[in-house]
Amino acid sequence: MAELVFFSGTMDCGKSTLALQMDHNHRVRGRGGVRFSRNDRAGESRISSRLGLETDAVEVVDGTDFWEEVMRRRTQGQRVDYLICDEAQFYTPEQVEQLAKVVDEIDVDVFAFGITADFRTRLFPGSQRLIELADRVQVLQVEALCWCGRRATHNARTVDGVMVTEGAQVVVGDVDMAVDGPAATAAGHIPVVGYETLCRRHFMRRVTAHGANLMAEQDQLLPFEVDACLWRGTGGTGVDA
Ligand SMILES: Nc1ncnc2c1ncn2[C@@H]1O[C@H](COP(=O)(O)OP(=O)(O)O)[C@@H](O)[C@H]1O
Ligand SMILES: Cc1cn([C@H]2C[C@H](O)[C@@H](COP(=O)(O)O)O2)c(=O)[nH]c1=O
Repeated sequence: MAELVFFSGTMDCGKSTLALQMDHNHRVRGRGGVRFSRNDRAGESRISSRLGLETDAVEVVDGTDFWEEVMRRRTQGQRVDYLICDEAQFYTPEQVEQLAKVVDEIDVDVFAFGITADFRTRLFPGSQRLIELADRVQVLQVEALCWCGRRATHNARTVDGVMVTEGAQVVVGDVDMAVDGPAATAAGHIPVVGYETLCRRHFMRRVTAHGANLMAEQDQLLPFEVDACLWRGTGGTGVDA
């Protein structure tokens, strides 16, 4: 019996890698599938993994109707046993309902991959509908980590290296895009949007790796600065006035 499965996790936990692996495993056993994605970092009509694998896919747009996509292919004699749906957080709730219909009415397996929540910890509408409708929601085994070593559970957005909590829900981007603050002040500078996976504690406290490094540097400077102040306070003699 066909299934609608939502493979979920933070950014950078291996979802696209798994999507490509599952496609491969089903294909080599003679099953026919169609790969879909939306807004992949590598560009339109692509599924790309940070492990270096990349392949073509059908780009999902607002007007995509999954029921029609499958019906058209089957009418043309193409075998469709399963769908790979990457970046599924960007699909509309209606499209997720079409995916459920494809599973229930014509026995096509649907393997969807995506992050659940945005940089404000709010569910993406597509992910919310997947959680509501999926036969199974499977959290990926590989854990992305916070800079502190804990399991990362949240996706933080940074602009020029500074964590933000306001902005458009959808901004395509990558992890490891942190930029030091001073660049933001340069004339004509285009802000660099990046993402960083954090544990809840550090997400709530808004402490990114960059912020943690700065704090660590300040901690190291503090005794020196205190010493320097004391030294200045003595008129440079080192003896209290
Ligand atoms: N150089 C590397 N060597 C080994 N594994 C890597 C390397 N770069 C990335 N990865 C793995 O790839 C994962 C990201 O895979 P990807 O499919 O792009 O993630 P997602 O689609 O969830 O954002 C990382 O969690 C890490 O395990
Ligand atoms: C948190 C968050 C992420 N995005 C974008 C950034 C990336 O392009 C994708 C996630 O891709 P990945 O393969 O899981 O790394 O989503 C966004 O648009 N808005 C957000 O809040």
